[in-house]
Amino acid sequence: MRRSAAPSQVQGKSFKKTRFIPPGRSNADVSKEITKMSPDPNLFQGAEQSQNDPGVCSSNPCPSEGIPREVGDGTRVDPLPPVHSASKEITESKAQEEEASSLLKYFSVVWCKASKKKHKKWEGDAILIVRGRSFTLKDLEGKDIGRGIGYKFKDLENVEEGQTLIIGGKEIEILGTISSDDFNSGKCFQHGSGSPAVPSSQAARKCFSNPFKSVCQSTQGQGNRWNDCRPRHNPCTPNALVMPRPDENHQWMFNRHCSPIVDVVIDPHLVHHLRPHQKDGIIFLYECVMGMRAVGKCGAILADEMGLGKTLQCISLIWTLQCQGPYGGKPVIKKTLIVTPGSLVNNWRKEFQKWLGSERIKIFTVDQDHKVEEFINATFHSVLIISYEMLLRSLDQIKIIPFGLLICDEGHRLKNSSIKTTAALSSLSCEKRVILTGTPVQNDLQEFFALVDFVNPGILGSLSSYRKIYEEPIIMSREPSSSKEERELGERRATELTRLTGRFILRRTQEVINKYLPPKIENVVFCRPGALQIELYRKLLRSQSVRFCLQGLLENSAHLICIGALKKLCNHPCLLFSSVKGKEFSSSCEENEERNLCQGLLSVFPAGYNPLQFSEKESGKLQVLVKLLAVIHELRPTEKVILVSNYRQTLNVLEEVCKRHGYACARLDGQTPVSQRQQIVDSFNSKYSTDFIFLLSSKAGGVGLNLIGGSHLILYDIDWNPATDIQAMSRVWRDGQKHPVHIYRLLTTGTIEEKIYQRQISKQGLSGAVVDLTRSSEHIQFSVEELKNLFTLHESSHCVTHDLLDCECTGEKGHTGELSADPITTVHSTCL
Ligand SMILES: Nc1ncnc2c1ncn2[C@@H]1O[C@H](COP(=O)(O)OP(=O)(O)OP(=O)(O)O)[C@@H](O)[C@H]1O
Ligand SMILES: [Mg+2]
Repeated sequence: MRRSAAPSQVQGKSFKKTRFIPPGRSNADVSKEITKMSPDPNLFQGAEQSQNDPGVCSSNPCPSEGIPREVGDGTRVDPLPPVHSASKEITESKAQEEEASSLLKYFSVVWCKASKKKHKKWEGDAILIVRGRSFTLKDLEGKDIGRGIGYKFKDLENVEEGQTLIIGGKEIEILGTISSDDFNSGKCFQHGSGSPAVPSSQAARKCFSNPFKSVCQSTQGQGNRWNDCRPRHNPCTPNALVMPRPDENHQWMFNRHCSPIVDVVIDPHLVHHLRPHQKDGIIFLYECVMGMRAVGKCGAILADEMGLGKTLQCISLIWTLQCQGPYGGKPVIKKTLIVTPGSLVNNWRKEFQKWLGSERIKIFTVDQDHKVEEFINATFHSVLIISYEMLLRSLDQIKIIPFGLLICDEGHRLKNSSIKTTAALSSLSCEKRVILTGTPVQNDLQEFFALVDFVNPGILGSLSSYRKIYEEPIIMSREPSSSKEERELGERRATELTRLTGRFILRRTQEVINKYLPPKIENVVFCRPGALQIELYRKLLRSQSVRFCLQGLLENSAHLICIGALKKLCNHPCLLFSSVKGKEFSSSCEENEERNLCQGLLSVFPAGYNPLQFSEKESGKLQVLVKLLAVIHELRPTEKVILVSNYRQTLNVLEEVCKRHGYACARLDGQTPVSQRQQIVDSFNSKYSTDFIFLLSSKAGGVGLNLIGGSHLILYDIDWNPATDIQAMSRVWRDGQKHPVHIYRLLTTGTIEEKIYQRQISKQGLSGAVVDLTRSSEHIQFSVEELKNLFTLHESSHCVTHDLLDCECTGEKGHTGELSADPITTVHSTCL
């Protein structure tokens, strides 16, 4: 496709006219000329010749001559110039051609529509890319707003700063040259918002436009005030944790009253407890929310792995900012809003109490009996802790409270900017925003944008510009078919994105606290399915639904229903029985599908089967679990067990097993009232607790909880997403744990559970920590090939995972159990 200049330019000659003065620009160079850039006719001729009639030079190669045309991106382009056949014009030396093709320049420009009006207004900033004989004009959102090819190399080569050109129907003024480095990294598209904490010319101008005394003057002229404003804690003691002082630029921006600079020192009472990584984390948070890391941006994402004490780091920050500040010692904030999942509201209160006692700071937690109005009326509370759900309900009241700091715990839920919670929180005027998450955030570039844009609105530009400048080149560079140029551009953009956001995102891994924690031993226990399970499994795989899935005949969620049924069966056949029975008379479409799937299954169950009186022998995993619990109970009578499942019905079965064996247990799942959750956790963690087992629904209560009362954690079923399981495991292996921690993951041999596990391992291996907690099987796409693999029962293998590992061990190393009657096929800890 070709682009050309305006109809008036078709003669291919530049003409001169008086340059107009753009608004706000100096008129010193009024006498400069406007150059009309015209495509090189020779080039069109060659091109058209080859398109239209090989060997014959067309005298009118362009059918649409004279009529402006719309091209790909909707840009209106002008008609092509008439081309005259002149063979001598076609001949351009090879050297010149090569020279032309190597030309690549970038310019920052302003543009407006070309017109002869005397007083024009520039319509916007843009980037002009000159490549060989062509140009592209992009707006600062990265969108193409003009393109043209076939220009004279000489014209394009000589483009320089200060020049005014007409190309592609637009009048542009070249403001400056952009280095290829700045273009490739995408820096040239940033509007100054993402620049480091050095005053941009704009920021500086703003500052100077409102003159006030310099920092030097302020300290000289206010000797007495300086003496009065002493740091709250002594910054000179050997262990003092002193926050960085604001630099001159920060002072220009924020110290308008020229108050003396005072050291901000973390309360020694807290410093005494802080781990080194937490001290670094507090400095990081302080710098971010004070706007010391990016001009005009006060947000941070603390993405430390689970259990690293993000809560304590935030408490230290809040306590510091509420009592101190760098300018005259004036506190930076008055009130803080903490939004957290319902199950953690009271955990936050406890943590405040643990680290600061109950006198220093007054905390208000919102629940059914304690409404936001109370917080508004009783002014002595300075911290409001509220669940995400309650926040939505009380948004109108929350909006009128002038919070100085907003903390969103488990904030990965804000990754979708269109959900209500994100919209509600974004509507708060508070600028200092912190997201806490143990789940990494880089896996999806759009979700990443939502989180970054929430804490530092606008730092990456608009979503559409972000897509053009970062997302599209990065994704394109990862396509196997990408060119070298695309790969390089994608890498540069990715590096720039990391650099831009790295200033306010911090992630440390659990390695930093390993040395403070007792050892952790992880076991994957492969359990052979029971006879009834195998028979039902075979029947399910032969069902019409599974067959149709494999032939690609069923759409939507059909395969998920099959997967769900297989997973239930792995946990216990009675779960499958109950769900088939429950759906016998249902008329919903999905349940119809499930009924089709389960047709004929009931006949496999023994006559008069009662799911409430299930037998432990019917499930391989349950048999293993019962043995495991008995051993722990007998050998480690003082130690306790967390038993985790993703399903409430499975927890019901497990609770029944506990009853049968006389094990006292506590339970927390999605239906546990939020107000009771912390109490249940506290009572289990207490050394006086008589509970042996804590039944936990990983989806409902996994995040953020401290369950250090238990030191054995059994994952009864497996989730597609390794992060869900890692979240659950992190509940016990964290600060405060006294015993070595044992993790047991139960898997049914040869079944879908092994396949999910294999997928988990490869997913972790592939993307390291880049996983997403909330992504469930509903979002997983399966090819027919993958489904075939999922819907296969490997009856002859003792452990498919072990087979796949090509492990040379004979089964003795790290394995226990016999293959015959024992339900445990293999216990791996060393092979994996
Ligand atoms: N420096 C410390 N010394 C002793 N205990 C600590 C320290 N820091 C944190 N803890 C304790 O470690 C436990 C885990 O901390 P916290 O709940 O803040 O972790 P987290 O980083 O928020 O993890 P998650 O992502 O799972 O929510 C808490 O019981 C907390 O009191
Ligand atoms: Mg937490």
